[in-house]
Amino acid sequence: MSLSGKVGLVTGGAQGIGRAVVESLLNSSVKVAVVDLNQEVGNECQVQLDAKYGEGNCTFIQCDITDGDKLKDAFQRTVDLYGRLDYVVNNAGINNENDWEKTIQVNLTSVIKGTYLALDHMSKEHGKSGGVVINVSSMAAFLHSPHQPVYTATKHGVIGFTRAIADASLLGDYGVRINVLCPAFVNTPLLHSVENEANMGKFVKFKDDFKQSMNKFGVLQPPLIAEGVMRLITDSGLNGAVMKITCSKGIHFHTYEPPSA
Ligand SMILES: NC(=O)C1=CN([C@@H]2O[C@H](COP(=O)(O)OP(=O)(O)OC[C@H]3O[C@@H](n4cnc5c(N)ncnc54)[C@H](O)[C@@H]3O)[C@@H](O)[C@H]2O)C=CC1
Ligand SMILES: CCCCCC(=O)/C=C/C=C\C/C=C\C/C=C\CCCC(=O)O
Repeated sequence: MSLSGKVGLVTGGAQGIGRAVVESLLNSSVKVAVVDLNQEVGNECQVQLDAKYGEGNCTFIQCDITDGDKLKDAFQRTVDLYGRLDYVVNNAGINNENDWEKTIQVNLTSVIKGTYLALDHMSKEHGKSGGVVINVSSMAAFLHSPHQPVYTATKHGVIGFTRAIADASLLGDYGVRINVLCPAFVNTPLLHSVENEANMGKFVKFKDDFKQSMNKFGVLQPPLIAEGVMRLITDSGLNGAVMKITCSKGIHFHTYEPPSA
């Protein structure tokens, strides 16, 4: 399936999982907007990607996604620059149990806003040609840790929101498939912040529990997560899917029992 001519937007795309997703999209000839808070890492990312994929194929947009107006502008700039929008990956996330309200804003509220903005630009309801949204949750939504209670709550929230809005998209004939991705531990700067007391607050004392879990379940590399994202983009049968990626089972899907009366 050729993705050439399509346009993607990835939040938190300057490093870690987001950066791997951006590179997979560029490898598939998708033009990409890299939306990220970090100016320095974003500038570096732009230089490296221009050198590797050629100028004009991606653009770094500095943006704090918790600022609704700025996020809206980032979407508009992408469409103004590339003429359309087909894929949105709401990936940016933090783990700050000290400033837990910020964690909710970044990990959940901004994912909801990013999904609604994606629908504004892609839904058939608005005369657009459809697309795919991928919201990044975590295996933390299935295997909770005492080390990160609010982070865990946000990742549960992302799954619930995504499944419900995916049903709305199907029933409303929006032409947009909306799926959620739940990686286990991934080797990124975020994972290395596990011992950072400024972020983890009083829960830092439970870091050994977290580290034991990492040793038990292993640590994935970002390119495998990007492979999962590309599958969610290209498999036209997937809507409301909850993709899990773990060391033991690789890329697989969560199944829910149908509710009984
Ligand atoms: N690394 C891991 O073990 C796992 C990560 N995840 C999730 O994957 C996603 C990506 O995480 P990583 O790549 O590991 O993190 P990371 O910290 O390596 O990269 C996150 C990127 O998001 C950006 N960002 C943070 N706050 C932002 C804001 N307010 N506005 C715009 N950009 C912002 C950062 O500048 C950074 O470039 C997150 O949602 C995370 O919760 C899920 C499961 C496991
Ligand atoms: C500083 C904290 C960074 C948090 C990043 C994150 O999202 C961490 C996830 C935490 C837990 C992952 C949960 C479970 C581990 C993975 C797999 C269990 C399933 C068993 C298997 O199939 O291997």
